[in-house]
Amino acid sequence: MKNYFSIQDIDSLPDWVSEARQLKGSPTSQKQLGVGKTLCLLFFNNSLRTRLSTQKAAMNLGMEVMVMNFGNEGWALEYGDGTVMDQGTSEHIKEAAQVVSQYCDIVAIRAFAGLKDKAKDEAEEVLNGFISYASVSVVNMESSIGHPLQALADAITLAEHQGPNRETDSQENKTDDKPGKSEQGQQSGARRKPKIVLSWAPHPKALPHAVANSFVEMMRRQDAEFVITHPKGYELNPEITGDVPIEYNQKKACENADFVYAKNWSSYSDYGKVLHQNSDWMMTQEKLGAAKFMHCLPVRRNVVVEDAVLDSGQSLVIEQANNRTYAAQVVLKKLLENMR
Ligand SMILES: NCCC[C@H](NC(=O)CCC(=O)O)C(=O)O
Ligand SMILES: NC(=O)OP(=O)(O)O
Repeated sequence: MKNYFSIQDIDSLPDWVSEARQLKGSPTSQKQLGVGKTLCLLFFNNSLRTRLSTQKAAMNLGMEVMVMNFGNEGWALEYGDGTVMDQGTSEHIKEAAQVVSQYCDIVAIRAFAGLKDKAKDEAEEVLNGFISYASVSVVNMESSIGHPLQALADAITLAEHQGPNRETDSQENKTDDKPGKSEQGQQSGARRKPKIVLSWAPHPKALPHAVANSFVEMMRRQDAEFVITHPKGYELNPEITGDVPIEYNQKKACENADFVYAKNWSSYSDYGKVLHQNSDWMMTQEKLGAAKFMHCLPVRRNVVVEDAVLDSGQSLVIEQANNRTYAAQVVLKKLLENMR
């Protein structure tokens, strides 16, 4: 693996999850691997978790880290080929990516969707620009269409809570320690597949599809009953959701769920638009039932999800954020091993 651009770069999700969990048990066991190597983090958008957890992961591996907020502090970059640069952009990605490559061994980049122009967002000009012109490995810290570090952390969290991907899945014949409250579907010793729901939630701003897209891509590689629920008009890119069932009734979708992952995204078909407020789609204790609650954070309290859920023992959001470190660490470890 040269770059970590999307969930498709993971060759074996169960292996990566298991490796991340080992690193979590002994975070500095590979401290020699990154000695003498530098990670450069470039942020075109805000961050709390990604910035700190990726630095922490690099430090656990013995790497040095440099961080730059490109959005406000870097030169405005040009991506077009052959552009006459007499307007607002000061530096071309061709120079910028080559220059950055001389200062580091891995460059990690956050560049959200603009949500104005679907074709431009889907071209992923920032990430793909760096991939084209950098001579070092590139890591996606949330691009227009994906957030694969988040989805890997979510896979780790699910595995820790008896979701799919737990290490015993392959030798499964157990009836004990099954997820959730329901025993439905429990047949002749086979463990019921966990039911996982990705639920759209309301939000005052138009938000990108990246988190939902990567979660869907990750879930399609899991042995689980996976359902997406959202109001009509919020269908994600059908090329990403494929044959995943969509249930437009949120309450029905959440029935007997083991995990409910809430997230807002703007419309994909009416690109980047907030269609309506849909405040009745907020996740509540009543809809959640006995399921565990997941969200990537940051989360708007009492808009996306009510306090009672976030403040209950059913919320996994703090653990998800913790697992960002080990998701990043397994990715950096694999890139470093590849350089040997
Ligand atoms: N990296 C995790 C989520 C980042 C972003 N959320 C946000 O921009 C929320 C901002 C706010 O609530 O004002 C998103 O949905 O892709
Ligand atoms: N979940 C996540 O990516 O958080 P930040 O946007 O704070 O990095």
